[in-house]
Amino acid sequence: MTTPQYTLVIPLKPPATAKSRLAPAVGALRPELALAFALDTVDAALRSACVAGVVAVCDDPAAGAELALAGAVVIPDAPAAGLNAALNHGAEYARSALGAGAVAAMSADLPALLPAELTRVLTAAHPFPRAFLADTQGVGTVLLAAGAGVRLAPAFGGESRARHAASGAVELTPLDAATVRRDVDTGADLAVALALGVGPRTLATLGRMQATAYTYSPDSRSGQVLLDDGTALKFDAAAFDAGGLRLLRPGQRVRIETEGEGGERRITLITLQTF
Ligand SMILES: Nc1nc2c(ncn2[C@@H]2O[C@H](COP(=O)(O)OP(=O)(O)OP(=O)(O)O)[C@@H](O)[C@H]2O)c(=O)[nH]1
Ligand SMILES: C=C(OP(=O)(O)O)C(=O)O
Repeated sequence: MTTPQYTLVIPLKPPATAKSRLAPAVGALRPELALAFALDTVDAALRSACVAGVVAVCDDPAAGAELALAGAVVIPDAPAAGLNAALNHGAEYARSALGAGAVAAMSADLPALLPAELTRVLTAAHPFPRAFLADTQGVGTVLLAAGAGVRLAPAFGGESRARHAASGAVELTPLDAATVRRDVDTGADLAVALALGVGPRTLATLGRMQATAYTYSPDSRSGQVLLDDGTALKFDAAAFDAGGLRLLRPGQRVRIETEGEGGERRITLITLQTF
């Protein structure tokens, strides 16, 4: 049996506006994390035996440059009419400009994605003209595939599992594909993705925001944290107040926001880590 070959279409809003539901858990690093998820998703996808290429639909120049470095063909978000229009545009481009046969739209927020699990899903999709995989919650969709010459007809957004089923696409289930189904919209989703194991870019981005409380003086509302590489970094009362905490105990895991680099790196906010 030959291995089916799909060209994936992956949509990404400009990171500055993406992943708004993650803001309470990750604060100012949300745009960087949204891009990290997409880069890890593209990297893992391109290592699946069933993926011939990835088309990323993204209007943001900086994000687009990084997605291209990761190996995606990046195209602008035409006609700028939302997610499904972007996916239609990506699928048409894949076929007209890249000569793609089978295409699949896939979420950009799968930081735990394993290539072998994606291979399993695309192999399962291949016998059907159109097929889809629901997200872990069973409400949305993480992947919609269409065979050569078949219109993708994406209906992503909100409760898209029901829409894709009603459109005649075959639902793929059950499958051993937890990392494909694990899209990350909230801090709770991120905790589950971390337990599955996330890609290197997501891990590095999270590493910039995580630390452990080391010392804290209630009198001055200041103290020190230990970064995960063992470096100690001080925080002052302004940073403590910015995080909205009442007290801090040594050993608690914290989320920090910083400015500057190296010896100049300074904590601007410290709060408890919630994912
Ligand atoms: N290119 C493109 N991608 C989009 C558009 N709308 C949404 N997306 C992407 O489609 C996926 C699902 O989008 P949403 O659930 O609406 O947004 P999100 O950024 O994941 O998260 P929230 O802001 O929390 O809703 C994400 O990868 C988005 O970046 C669009 O108009 N154009
Ligand atoms: C766009 C979708 O997902 P989410 O809003 O969960 O990112 C979807 O599942 O169709």
